[in-house]
Amino acid sequence: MHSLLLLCITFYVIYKYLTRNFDYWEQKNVPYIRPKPFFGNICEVFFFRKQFAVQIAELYHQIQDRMVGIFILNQPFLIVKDPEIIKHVLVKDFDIFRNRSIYSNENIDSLSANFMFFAEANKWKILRTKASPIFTSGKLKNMYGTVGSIVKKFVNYLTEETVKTPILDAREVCARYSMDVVATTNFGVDAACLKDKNADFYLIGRRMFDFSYENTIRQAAYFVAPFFIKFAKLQTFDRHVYNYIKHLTTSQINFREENDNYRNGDIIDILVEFKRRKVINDMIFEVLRKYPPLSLLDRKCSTIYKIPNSDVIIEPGTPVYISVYGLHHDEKYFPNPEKFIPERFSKENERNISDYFYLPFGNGPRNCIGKRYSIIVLKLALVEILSEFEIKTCINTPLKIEYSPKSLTLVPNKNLYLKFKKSAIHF
Ligand code: HEM
Repeated sequence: MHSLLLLCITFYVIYKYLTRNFDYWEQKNVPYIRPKPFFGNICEVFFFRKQFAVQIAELYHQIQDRMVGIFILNQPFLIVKDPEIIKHVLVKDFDIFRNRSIYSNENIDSLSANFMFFAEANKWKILRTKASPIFTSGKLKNMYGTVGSIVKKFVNYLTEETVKTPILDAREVCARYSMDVVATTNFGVDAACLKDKNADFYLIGRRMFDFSYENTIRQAAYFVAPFFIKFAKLQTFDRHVYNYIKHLTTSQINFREENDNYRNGDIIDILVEFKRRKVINDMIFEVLRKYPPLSLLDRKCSTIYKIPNSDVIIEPGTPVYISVYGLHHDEKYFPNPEKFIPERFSKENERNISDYFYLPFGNGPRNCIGKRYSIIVLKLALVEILSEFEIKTCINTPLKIEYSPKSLTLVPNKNLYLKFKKSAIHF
């Protein structure tokens, strides 16, 4: 009898402890979604039933207001919805929101703490200043040659593969292409991901983004449960990935120091070609609208802050989310949001699109440093492939893309089979 009473009291104390913050948004007069004990508002994410950013987008749509209060475990998070507030968070009041809410600790994981994406404000400033010159127009132009030669290999690969079967998994072939580009332009090595099915670099990439339960829990904890990271001393990526990247980086630095004549070529003619085809631009922008790979932006407030044009005051340390997926699928900004309409981004329509609700690369001083580079890599590949192949859906193509609940970025949970046919006419 005594032990039952003790058990009940223990449960009650734990319950009280874990729900102690649940009146936080009510007290601040912020519209909020009632949380569930222990999980807050993201119960389905915990049971791997929903992708994290998609769940946040659903919470975004549940309340029609300028902001929504939610809870992750028992911690209050604020989703800001109004583009005017988003502008303040990302740009105007950047000094207050310089940090991401994602956890970063050099003692536990020096690799991720030194990644610009994760780095805390002081370290971030140094890293960003050092990296910015790499992405100037001139430097990017020098990369065209290198990327162009990988595109040629990509086309050859598709040609050889389509002789065997016309149906290919677009997700897999695109992953091989992008890994070859990353290996060559970032590390200066030919990783041969297109040539060799079992190339080391490809397998390591898969390991980083192939979501076992262990990987998912490790990476999700960086977002939502820093106490668990501290307690279990978890690193963002597993040890094998960490050692591989460290080795590749140091060996390449040594190689460059010994061979200072290493240079890239140029294929400006391809760029001239795609400039003429603005429609490819619009297609890329529309793909990034419907399927923004990083569908959630996060910032952490560093001081007492009054949300512009409201009476809401948030405290230092409050995590602030911007639901890119929610904004990109909001009827108010993109009518008929589930429909693929590249013309939304045409010259005549582009003035209707604001940088504060179309955010595939974020915005402000902490936006994506690789934005222009990624667009070049995408365009070069698309222009070449579309001029060589007709691509159609086939019986195995999923009608609707669903996302892996185990991935923090937006990743389809099924193979994307498409039918490739060599074009009779080349551009
Ligand atoms: C289509 C491809 C890509 C997309 C959609 C994308 C998207 C994003 C987004 C949404 C952010 C967060 C921005 C914010 O918080 O405001 C980000 C940050 C970042 N991205 Fe990308 N990215 C892409 C490719 C790349 C590539 C290829 C690189 C490297 C060359 C890169 C490097 C970074 C870095 C370093 C950050 C952190 C910037 C900082 O904290 O200052 N990204 N990216």
